[in-house]
Amino acid sequence: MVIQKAAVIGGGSFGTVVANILADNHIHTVQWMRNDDVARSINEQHSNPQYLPDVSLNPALTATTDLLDAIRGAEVIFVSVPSKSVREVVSSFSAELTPEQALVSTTKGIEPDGFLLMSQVLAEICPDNPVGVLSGPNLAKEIAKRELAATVIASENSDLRRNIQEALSCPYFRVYASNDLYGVELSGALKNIYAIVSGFVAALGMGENTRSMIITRSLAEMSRFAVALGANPLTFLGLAGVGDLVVTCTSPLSRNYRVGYAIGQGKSLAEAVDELGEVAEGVNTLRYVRAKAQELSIYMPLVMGAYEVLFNGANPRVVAQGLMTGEHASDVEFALPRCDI
Ligand SMILES: NC(=O)C1=CN([C@@H]2O[C@H](COP(=O)(O)OP(=O)(O)OC[C@H]3O[C@@H](n4cnc5c(N)ncnc54)[C@H](O)[C@@H]3O)[C@@H](O)[C@H]2O)C=CC1
Ligand SMILES: O=C(CO)COP(=O)(O)O
Repeated sequence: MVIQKAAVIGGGSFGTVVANILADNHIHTVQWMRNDDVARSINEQHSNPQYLPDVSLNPALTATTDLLDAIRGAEVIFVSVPSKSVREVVSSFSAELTPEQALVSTTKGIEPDGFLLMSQVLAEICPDNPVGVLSGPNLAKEIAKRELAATVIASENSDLRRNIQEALSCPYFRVYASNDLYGVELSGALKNIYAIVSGFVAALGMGENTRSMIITRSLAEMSRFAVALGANPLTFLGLAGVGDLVVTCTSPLSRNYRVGYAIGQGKSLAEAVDELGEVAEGVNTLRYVRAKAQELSIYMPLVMGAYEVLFNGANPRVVAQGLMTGEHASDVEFALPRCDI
């Protein structure tokens, strides 16, 4: 099926980027947002000055504050609001959907009640609609400038996967397919925690070996958690896993990395989040994942250390040093299990 009309729910940086790619691909795209001024600016100036200043958007992209106008007749609806708002926003239009309208989440977060990922929230609210997840190393500010990037569309529905590959693929954006919705989505949420950790390690002036150690051990920790929750760890080797982990753990364009960096410089969590002024999903994800790890007795030293720094005011340098003195461990636990070292 060739998608004729798409809706994007959310007026922030990533929603605007997805809407702009669709418009570049000549798909009639309507982006919904709450803010009248931003909508007017997209329609009249072809820019979103609040989130993507200095970026020229495709003039064919239209924005609206009328939710029903946005979703009416759209074959696919991308949901791109922060995780804490997904349920409220999608519930406000779910009764208007017809069963063939597909929903694709771009949101990298977790709902604490029931530890639900966003596709699970969508499936709960809209049980008759096909659901997918878009996730990968996709810093909005780079894609907005049409720098080359790739992503993953994950869904159990092969028509949805193919339709989204068709709709979003263009000379600067390549879309790979996965049928592991849970693994793709879980890795997108988890990597935000490790981007915060990498941020404070960078602020402390630690070297490249340290950064490499943090990224690789983060992958080990994420995979351990994923396996305990029944996910396929092989998915973590793809763009939505390693790919997104590397970019958010190394780029100051990542908001999660920036929150970590500010804390490493001695700012409080509240100061770091205020200064950012955009969503850093990893802060809440850290709380929920720590609780889940404690509940299921999953060994996650980086998560536990990061929690102490963010929420209990522990000194990041002392916590980092403490991580060096844990029990002797296995490098790749799928090859040498922890119990066999
Ligand atoms: N910015 C990026 O590089 C990427 C972000 N993401 C994910 O996409 C999701 C959205 O992120 P961004 O667009 O970057 O966030 P953002 O902070 O740039 O914008 C969030 C937008 O959602 C709106 N919003 C918040 N609550 C709302 C509500 N109740 N009703 C209506 N609108 C509401 C805000 O007004 C704002 O326009 C996050 O989960 C993020 O992790 C995924 C890939 C890349
Ligand atoms: O998910 C992202 C890039 O893939 C964006 O990361 P931040 O939310 O940390 O900016």
